[in-house]
Amino acid sequence: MDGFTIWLTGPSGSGKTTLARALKEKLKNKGYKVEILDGDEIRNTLYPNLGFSKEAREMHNRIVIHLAKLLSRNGIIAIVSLISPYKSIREFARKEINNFMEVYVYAPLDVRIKRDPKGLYAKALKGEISGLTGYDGVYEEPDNADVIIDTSKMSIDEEVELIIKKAEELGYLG
Ligand SMILES: Nc1ncnc2c1ncn2[C@@H]1O[C@H](COP(=O)(O)OS(=O)(=O)O)[C@@H](OP(=O)(O)O)[C@H]1O
Ligand SMILES: Nc1ncnc2c1ncn2[C@@H]1O[C@H](COP(=O)(O)OP(=O)(O)O)[C@@H](O)[C@H]1O
Repeated sequence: MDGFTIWLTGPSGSGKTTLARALKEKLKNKGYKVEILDGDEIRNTLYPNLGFSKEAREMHNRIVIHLAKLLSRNGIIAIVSLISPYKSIREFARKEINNFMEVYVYAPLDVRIKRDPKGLYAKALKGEISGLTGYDGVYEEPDNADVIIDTSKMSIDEEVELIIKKAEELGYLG
């Protein structure tokens, strides 16, 4: 089987990491080889002091695109969990990676602030950090995502099913 890339984009706290893990579990149980490429994890492993300027994010996102391309052309399903706030970079990912689907992982700001899994919104609200994506940092919403998921309205199981159904429709899963 050819591999493919499931590109999860969305602001902090929208549910990318949670969804990536649930998708991995489901696909592995179906017998597929799966890797998660998580933005936060790659940053912490390779370049913990990179920061969040536009240039830094673009460079980092290009590295993830390259990794996803290598994995998916070798029969592996790459699940990318990456804020990837810029449309141009996500369009570049679609061009670079043969079998590609973009999933917009959305949740309204008030829900993200309530969830605040890493305490970043609390810090942003207190003015301790700035440039938090989706708060006072840029997030360019996708306008041609293959799937849009509102994680404040759906269960994790429903989200996983929707993505798998779309992957089947696109011919990536048998
Ligand atoms: N200013 C600012 N903006 C956005 N995110 C911030 C920031 N500072 C720290 N963090 C933490 O870094 C994680 C984002 O990493 P990514 O590699 O996914 O982001 S990006 O694609 O380079 O924009 C992100 O992870 P998630 O919360 O899982 O999205 C945050 O935990
Ligand atoms: N339907 C859902 N889908 C995804 N996450 C959800 C959902 N409902 C509640 N959550 C919670 O929202 C939070 C999302 O955090 P996380 O997955 O780390 O987001 P991100 O990786 O986008 O920053 C988690 O605490 C998760 O348990």
